[in-house]
Formats: sequence, structure tokens, C-alpha cells
Amino acid sequence: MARRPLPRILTDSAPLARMANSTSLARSREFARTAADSASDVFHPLITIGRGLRRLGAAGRGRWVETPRDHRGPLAFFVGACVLVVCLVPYGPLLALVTVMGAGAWAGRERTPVDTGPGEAERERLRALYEALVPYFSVDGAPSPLYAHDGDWERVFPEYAFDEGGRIERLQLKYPAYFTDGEDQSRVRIEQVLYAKAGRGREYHFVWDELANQLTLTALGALPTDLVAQRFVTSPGETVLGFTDPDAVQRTLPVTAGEERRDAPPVLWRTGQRSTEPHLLILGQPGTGATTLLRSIALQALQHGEVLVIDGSGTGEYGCLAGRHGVLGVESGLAGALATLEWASHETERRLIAANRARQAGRSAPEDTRRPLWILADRPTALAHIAVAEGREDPQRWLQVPLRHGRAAQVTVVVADQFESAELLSEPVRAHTKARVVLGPATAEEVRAVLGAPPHTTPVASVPPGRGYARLGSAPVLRLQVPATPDPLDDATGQAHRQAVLALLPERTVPADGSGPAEPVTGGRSTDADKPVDVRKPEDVSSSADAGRTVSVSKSADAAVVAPDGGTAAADADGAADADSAHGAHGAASDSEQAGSSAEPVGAASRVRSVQRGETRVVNGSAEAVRAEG
Ligand SMILES: Nc1ncnc2c1ncn2[C@@H]1O[C@H](COP(=O)(O)OP(=O)(O)OP(=O)(O)O)[C@@H](O)[C@H]1O
Repeated sequence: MARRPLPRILTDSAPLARMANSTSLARSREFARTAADSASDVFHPLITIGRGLRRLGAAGRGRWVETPRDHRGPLAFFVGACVLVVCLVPYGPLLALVTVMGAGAWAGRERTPVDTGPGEAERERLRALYEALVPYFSVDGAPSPLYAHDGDWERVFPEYAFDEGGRIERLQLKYPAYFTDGEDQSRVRIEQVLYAKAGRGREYHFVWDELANQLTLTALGALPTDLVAQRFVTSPGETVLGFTDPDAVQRTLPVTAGEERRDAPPVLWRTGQRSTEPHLLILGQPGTGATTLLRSIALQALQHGEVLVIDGSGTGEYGCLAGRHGVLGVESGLAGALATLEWASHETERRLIAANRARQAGRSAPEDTRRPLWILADRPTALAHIAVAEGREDPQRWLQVPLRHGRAAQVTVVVADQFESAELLSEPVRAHTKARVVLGPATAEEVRAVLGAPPHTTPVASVPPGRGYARLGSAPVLRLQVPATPDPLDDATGQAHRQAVLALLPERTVPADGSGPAEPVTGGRSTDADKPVDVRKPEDVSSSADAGRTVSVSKSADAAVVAPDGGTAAADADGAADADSAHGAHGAASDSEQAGSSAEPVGAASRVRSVQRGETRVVNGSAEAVRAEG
């Protein structure tokens, strides 16, 4: 306890001041101080109780004064009755005394005053924010406007919180009922003002409570970027697109980030027969992670289904998938893409017909119609460009049937493209991809144009790769961070990430070096009927568009297509000119022979054919299929 100064009379008077220098006086002063300290320690509880009783008394007096006169009589009677009861109860007075002392001690305890309310700089910031909102929330002639220049900002900001740097972390504001909060344009304007005034560079989440005319702004932290591709704990038919904010979704998944295990909130996309958004469209700026997301989806899809990849950009970033079990093909040439997508279109029809026949016969759908088939098309518009240049059909044409009927046939289409080419996307792609993802920096208008609703957060100018927004059907827009799923064949990929992706790849159906026999193919397709065929016409192979690209085609004979009329694909081919590719795409050996002028069957073990820099090479299979082109 701090020492109390001696009374002034003992220090100020001159004679005494002189005496103060003497040793005896110093000792006396020390003694007096110690005595005062001890006395205050001893009497401290009494002082506290006394202070408390004084406060209680003052509160009681205040209450009495506030009580209306006509209520005072009953109140006095009630208090008197209580006193009487206490006096009559055994030990009542003693208990009452103890209670009063306890109440006095509680009321008299020393309380450190809590620092409430904003500091000067924070008040200034709130005032500036208020003034900035005045033009948007005020109308001429309003009788008692909530927002007016030099108005009362404390009236409209019932809640606010600042971070340690003095930046707004949370703000609740009231707005007038006449504000058009149902219109996106009006909302976006307010959100932009708040974004500018609350501090750019951070993401803010906005919640509009239209019933209460209140808007709540919360500053969001960045989504974690430490998650890498891994086996996610999901059911068949569920695909993890990425991870989002904890309060945005109800479910969490156990994930591993480095050494740490934690629960993370996923953006789960459900596909299959009961899905209301069975196909996905991914749009973004170049280099923002669309390929990575497609790769991540492919790795998950291969767990339960088969995958067909169209790599329109032709950069070979799906090379790690080629020759893996369940990967039906990785195509980056126009001819190969056309043939493969045509096959996928007929396969969709075949599945529908087979399932329908089985149902009519009272049987369950055949196994090979139930295994999910995924068509992953990366930048199909790049191929559309080439198709126009060569006077051929747009490969997107063959996506129409899978998009329209894929849900019932367990066929899922995922299309990824860039903003600049979005208008080249075909109508069925736009109409049937109800699940949407926008990656990379994008304005609220761009996000709205793709997702059909603006994000509830302010998009920031600089985001890490794989960051974006997702919307599944008419659900709310979610922030999204895609797990890192780099190309393991890329030299720039770190060892840990490479291992993580390699661990998820299915076993090879062909050795990596293309030599020797393939591993046995197991799973949904019969192995003995596998008859890979050259699906392209000679002129396709030598076409300039394909030179320098990698084309891998893997076809299975059991994929022979039953055309809508129940016949084979040969009957369904668009004409003699297209017959060869149609037959080849369907992979039926007999069909291949029919189309013999262009289709060149190779060994049964061959499943993947690669055309690279003008050379056609059977990655796995008989040597006679290796031929040089050009
Ligand atoms: N989710 C992610 N986490 C970490 N890094 C990522 C993520 N997504 C993408 N990247 C990195 O960003 C770079 C570009 O990614 P990617 O090739 O997937 O983008 P893209 O949009 O397909 O680009 P492009 O249009 O050039 O093909 C790569 O180096 C990739 O490793």
C-alpha cells in the first residue's frame, strides 16, 4: 500500500522543518507511517463495508425519490413488514446484520473503471464513415433523418469494434426504411463506400437484415492456403471444390495441413441423379487455378468413376492422369477432342437407353451405366477457335447431350475457361452448368455475371491462386480456396506437394515409359474387350493444329455406343466423312474395321496413344503402331 504523506502541519512549519532533519524525528515519522499503514490494513474491510453501505444508502434514497408518492405508503409498509418478520425469526436480526454487511462489502469493493467507448481517432473514423453514407441514406424532406450532415452518428452505429491497429473490425449500422435494400445495385454502392472507408486491402462480409433495416459489416481474415490435395472424407457423389468460412457452411471435414490435423469447412458439390446442379462451370483470369481445380476434381472423381479430360489449352498439365486406371483419355487436339466428346455423347445416350430398358424389364440399371463418368473440359473455347479456323464443328456441340441428360446417366460435365473467352461458351454449357466457380481477382459485377448473385464480401484486388467464389444453384455465394493440387510432372512443384498428388493417382494401366505390358485393368470396364483405336483421320493427324500438342486417347471396346434408335454408332454417324471418328470413338473393334481407311487398330494392351511433335506413338502397346508423321 502506498505511504501516506504526513500532515502538512508537521512538514510545512519552519521550526518543525528544521527539527525534521533530526534523527529522532525521522524515526518518529517512520513509526507514524507504519502505524497508519497497519491501521489502514486492519480497517480496510470496515472502510469497504462503510463505503458500500453509503452507496447502498444513496441508491435506496434515489429509489425512494423516484417512487411516486402514492406508491410510497405501500412500499414503507412492505419494508416495515420485512423488518418485523426479520425481528421475529430466530437469529433474524443477526442474519440481517450479516446480510447487510455482505451487501455493503460487495457494493463497496473497488472497481477498476472499464474503458468503454471509442478513442478520439476511432470516433473520428466513425464520424467520417457516417458523413460518407449521408448522400446514400438521406432524402430531401425527411422529417427526422437518420443521416444528415453533422448528424448524430452514435444513433446509427449501435455496435462497433476496432482491431489493435484502430481499423474497423465489426460495425452494425441502421439505415432508413425507405432505402432500397432489396436492390443489388443499391447494396453494392453502400458496400463499396464502407469498403473504402473501413480500409481497403481486407475482405469484408456484409449481412443485410432487411426486417430490422440493419447492415452488419465484419472484416474477414484470409482463407487458409495451407491445404493440399488429400483423400477427403466424403460420400460417393460428393466432391470437395475447396474450403470456405466456418460460419458459411454447417459441415466440417477432418483435414491435414502439414503436421496439423484440424476440421475445415468444405464447399461440397453433390453430383449424380439427385443433384440439382449436376454440372460445373469454372471461370477466371489466366493463371488463377482453374487447371488446379480440375485436377483436384479429377483425383476425387477417379475414386468412384471414370474421367475423360479435354485439355484445350494444350499445355499438358494433365499428363499425370494419362495411363491411369479410370482415365479414359486425355485429349488436347481438336480431332481427338471431337472424337472423344462424340463418344461421350453417345455413351450418355447408351446409358440412358440401357437404364430405361432395365427399368422397363423390372431390373435395376446395369452396373456399367451406374459408374460415374466425368467429362472435364479445360478451355474448350480454345478448341472452338481452331475448329472455326479449320472449318470443323465446335467440340462443345458434343457436350450438349451429356449436359442435358448427364444427370440421369451419371455423366458429369465440368467446363473451365477464361473470362475473355466466356462468350464463346456454347448455350448448353451456359444453361446447364448450375454449379459455378469464379477464380482469381474479379469485380462484384463479374462475380455477379457468372454466379448470378454478387458476393457478400468485397472482392479484393490481389488474391492467392485458387481463391475465388463458388455458388451451387441458388445457394448463397461462398468464398472458396481450392486445395493446392499442382502438376506432379512440373519441375517447379515442391516435393511434398508432388508426393501428395502422386499418392492420390490411381495405379497405372500402362507403364510410365510406355514399354512392357500394362498392369491388368480392373474395375468397371471389361479388360478383354479393350480395343484402342486410332480415332482420327490421316488428315487430322497431320493437321497443323495438332502439331506440337499431346493427344492421348484411351478407349474401351465395351464402350460401343447404342445410338438413340437402339442401333450402333455407325448408324448414328453424321455421314461417311465422320464415320471413322465415330467408330473409333466408340472403340468397338468391328466398327474400327469398318472405318479401316482411317482407323488403325492396335494391340489389345494398348490403351493410350500419344501424338507429340508430329510423331504418333503408342505409349503402351505393339511396336507396329508407332509411326512417324509429317
Ligand atoms: N489452390 C492452389 N493452391 C496453390 N497454388 C495454386 C493453386 N491453384 C493454382 N496454383 C498455382 O498457380 C499457378 C497457376 O495455376 P493453374 O495452372 O492451375 O491456373 P490456370 O488458371 O489453369 O492457368 P492457365 O490459364 O495459365 O492454365 C500454378 O503455379 C499453380 O501451382
